[in-house]
Amino acid sequence: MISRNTTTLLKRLSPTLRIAMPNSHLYAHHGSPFKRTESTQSLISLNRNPFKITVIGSGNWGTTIAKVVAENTQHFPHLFQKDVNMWVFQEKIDGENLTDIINTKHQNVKYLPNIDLPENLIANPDLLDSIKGADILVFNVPHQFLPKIVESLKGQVKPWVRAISCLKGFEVGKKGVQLLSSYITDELGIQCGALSGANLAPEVAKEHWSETTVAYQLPKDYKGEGLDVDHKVLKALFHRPYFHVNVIDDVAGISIAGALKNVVALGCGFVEGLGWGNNASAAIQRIGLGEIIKFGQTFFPESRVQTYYQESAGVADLITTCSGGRNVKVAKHMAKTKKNAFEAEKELLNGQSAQGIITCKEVHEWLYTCEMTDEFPLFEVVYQIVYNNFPMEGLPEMIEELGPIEE
Ligand SMILES: NC(=O)C1=CN([C@@H]2O[C@H](COP(=O)(O)OP(=O)(O)OC[C@H]3O[C@@H](n4cnc5c(N)ncnc54)[C@H](O)[C@@H]3O)[C@@H](O)[C@H]2O)C=CC1
Ligand SMILES: O=C(CO)COP(=O)(O)O
Repeated sequence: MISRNTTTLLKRLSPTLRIAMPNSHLYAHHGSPFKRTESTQSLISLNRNPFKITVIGSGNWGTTIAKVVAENTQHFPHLFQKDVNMWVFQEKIDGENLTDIINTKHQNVKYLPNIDLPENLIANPDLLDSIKGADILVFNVPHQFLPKIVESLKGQVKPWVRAISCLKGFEVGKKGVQLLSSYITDELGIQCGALSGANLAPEVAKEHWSETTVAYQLPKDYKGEGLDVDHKVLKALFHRPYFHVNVIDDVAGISIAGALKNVVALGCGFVEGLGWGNNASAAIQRIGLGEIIKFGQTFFPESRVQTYYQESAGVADLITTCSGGRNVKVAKHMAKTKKNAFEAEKELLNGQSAQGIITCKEVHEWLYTCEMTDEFPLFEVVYQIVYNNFPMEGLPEMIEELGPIEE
């Protein structure tokens, strides 16, 4: 039996699906066949000026998210100021500033080639100028560059500004292991949530359907609906017909999942590069998921186990990264060529970053401090392979030796 709602939906969608299904970007702008919930965006009314957005970062994901945001600011002029600033770490491409290329050709030819960007996305090489008047900061840089950026922003950001971190990684320092959103909050004194999901940037940039999770907790100084950033505003900012957003509270859960799946992906790349096939890769992902959940429960007890399997950030992100992400590619290349991680990253990624290389070191340092490296054998063996030339072929024995994951 097909319900009346389903029949109506099928009738509504069938012409679109028949014509457009092979090439998803064609239907992306004509209503969404994947809509899970009714749109609430048009119902939001603001009792303040529309929010001004700045995206800090312009790499592969930084530029993609800036594109998403700039499309939505065009779409919701009652909520957002149309022009979106994107801070670009300046570099020359054939003698020309990357910012000038982005602002005239409307493509990021180095980090997101062949993708047209909205004309209301303005590249700016001056960090402080780019955040002038911004109400919402979207952080999106490889996480090794975050401390320097945050240092430059200290004292320059008003306390009522809100932020979302799209970064995948941790900050390990004096305060132990920290979520990057908490690090931003602590350093800049602003509320910060996170966006994380099964989101290979090139696919999102081509407007192929995917899901993501945004997590945000209302701050103590929340000004109220229509006056401040909340879940509805964030859904309006990030949701697109091809990029489906679910907004939740569990910032820790989605951040841990996003950071640690990059370490697991290196493990998958090693076994794939050794030619061990799908069973070995699945084994790494199973063990990895267990360690991700255990890490969360041990060090961030506020994170929810359900997040890992109910949200795009979690198992889905693990699967997509281990199938086609940069970390898996770099690790495969290491296995095949015997190059080290940094050489492989440089050779393959044209300036992009495989964040698992740094994250596995940060995780090792933290676990070592806690005398818990043995309890996370996969994370530890990945670190040993990357930094101490431990032979990849010894990976199964090392995992076995360090012991099974405790219940
Ligand atoms: N690319 C992807 O598919 C996805 C990436 N992410 C996460 O998003 C974050 C950002 O990644 P991407 O945008 O892909 O970056 P990327 O890997 O493309 O890195 C290149 C960016 O780093 C910048 N950069 C280089 N040196 C710098 C310096 N000294 N200071 C500041 N910036 C510098 C470059 O200008 C460029 O914008 C990472 O944490 C990543 O894990 C999350 C989801 C998907
Ligand atoms: O985070 C990602 C997909 O969600 C991207 O993974 P990689 O950095 O391994 O490409």
